[in-house]
Amino acid sequence: MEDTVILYPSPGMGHLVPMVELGKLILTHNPSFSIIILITTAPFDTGSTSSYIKRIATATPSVHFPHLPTGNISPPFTTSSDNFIELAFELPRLYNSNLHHALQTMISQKSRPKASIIDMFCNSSFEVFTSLDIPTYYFFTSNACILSAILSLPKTHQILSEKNKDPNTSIEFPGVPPIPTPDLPMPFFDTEGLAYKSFFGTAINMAKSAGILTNTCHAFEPRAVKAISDGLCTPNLLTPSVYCIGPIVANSGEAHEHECLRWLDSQPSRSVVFLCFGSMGLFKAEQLTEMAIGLEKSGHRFLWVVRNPPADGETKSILAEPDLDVLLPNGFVDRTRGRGLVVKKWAPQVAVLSHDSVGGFVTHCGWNSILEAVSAEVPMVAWPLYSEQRFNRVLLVEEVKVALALEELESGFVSADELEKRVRELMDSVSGEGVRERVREMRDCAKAARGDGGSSRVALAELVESWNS
Ligand SMILES: O=c1ccn([C@@H]2O[C@H](COP(=O)(O)OP(=O)(O)O[C@H]3O[C@H](CO)[C@@H](O)[C@H](O)[C@H]3O)[C@@H](O)[C@H]2O)c(=O)[nH]1
Repeated sequence: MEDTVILYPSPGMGHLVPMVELGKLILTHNPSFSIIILITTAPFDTGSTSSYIKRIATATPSVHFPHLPTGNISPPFTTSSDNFIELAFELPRLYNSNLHHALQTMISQKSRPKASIIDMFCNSSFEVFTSLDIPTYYFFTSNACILSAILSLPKTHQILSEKNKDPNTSIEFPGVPPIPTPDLPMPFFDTEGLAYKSFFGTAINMAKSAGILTNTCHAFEPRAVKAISDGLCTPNLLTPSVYCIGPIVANSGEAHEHECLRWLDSQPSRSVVFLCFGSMGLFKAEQLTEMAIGLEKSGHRFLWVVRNPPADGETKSILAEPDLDVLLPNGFVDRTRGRGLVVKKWAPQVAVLSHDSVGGFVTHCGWNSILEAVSAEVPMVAWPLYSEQRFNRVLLVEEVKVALALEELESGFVSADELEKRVRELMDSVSGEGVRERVREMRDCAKAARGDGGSSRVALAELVESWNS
């Protein structure tokens, strides 16, 4: 009989990859475990997950990827970005009875699982796991500050409902810099909405869970971690155990042969600014034009990942090939040839950030992108787009101080002048020195946390050890 640990990720790349890496890390602490990663089929584009899964399954035989049967599941959603968070929370609910059946089969065939670790978006499965007496943990793939905000919802609900319509105020969460209301995650604006209610329910279950693993390290956000551990977020609930086990940084693609890496080889050290906006970041056509103008005027070398604009509010497949002649200003590619490279759809981001020629990163502030940049010692310009990214910008700029803020108009539009100014500021040897120095310090903290005797390594080792008995 094998000892198993069950992991239940949300299907998007930004959630799947860190969960898989977590499974691999658990194996380094106890190679006799078998890791089962439950895969669900999402009705939205999840990037190149199948080839990624195939690659990991071949390279790491102790990690298994059973697909939960879809049965008669038919999600009642379209894929517009507005209800994406609702969809992410609701999809696992549709799988609950199939999950229950699959777990019962596993339990009868093998020994009882040592633990299950579920993604925040899989909150609706919490009761399925606990009803079968499986110790259930959460893996929170973002930072401790936003975790503090979510855990605090039962406590802050009233204040949030009263203040979230006022754009000139801010909300206090334990251990977090004051968050201006416009920077709250979108669901926090509608306290009657399904997405908000899902976060609220998640906070309640997280407090009851066996613990919360977060992809951060203590040194990045000591105040938030302490506030959660001291029970300040959950005054009328149990205080959950928090395990900071990050930063977990993984390479999600087969990078080595990508043309952009060869191009980077020919650029001077730390001279290139990289622009890339996560697994779902899309811009309208007018914004792409403005970005091109700003980059050209900045005079700096750049590597820019460009995708098609969204079609009429729908999140169009990022796999569709963009036509650069139509999307970018006339002659842009020719005029910037040599000092700029546009990559269509997807670049091997981890490899790019780790390349010596890259000296700056314009990012949408997804947490994995931030950790990847910090680990590669690359300072950032923060251009948040969706999800909790505006909140992350406050953390990056005000608390950790590894990024410069980009000012957008109320509509979210960023002018060419603003992008030009921030790219110059970031890449300039004098004005960019503050964030560069700080990112160096944070890189060292991250390395120490994951190294021998480091806080993140010890936290995970102790947790895995506790499952051995
Ligand atoms: O061209 C690309 C674009 C993305 N990536 C990778 O895709 C991942 C993207 O992850 P992340 O930066 O976290 O962004 P999202 O995919 O948008 O992640 C979701 O999940 C994160 C973790 O919970 C949240 O912080 C984000 O706001 C949420 O949108 C990273 O590993 C990138 O390296 C590439 O390799 N190439």
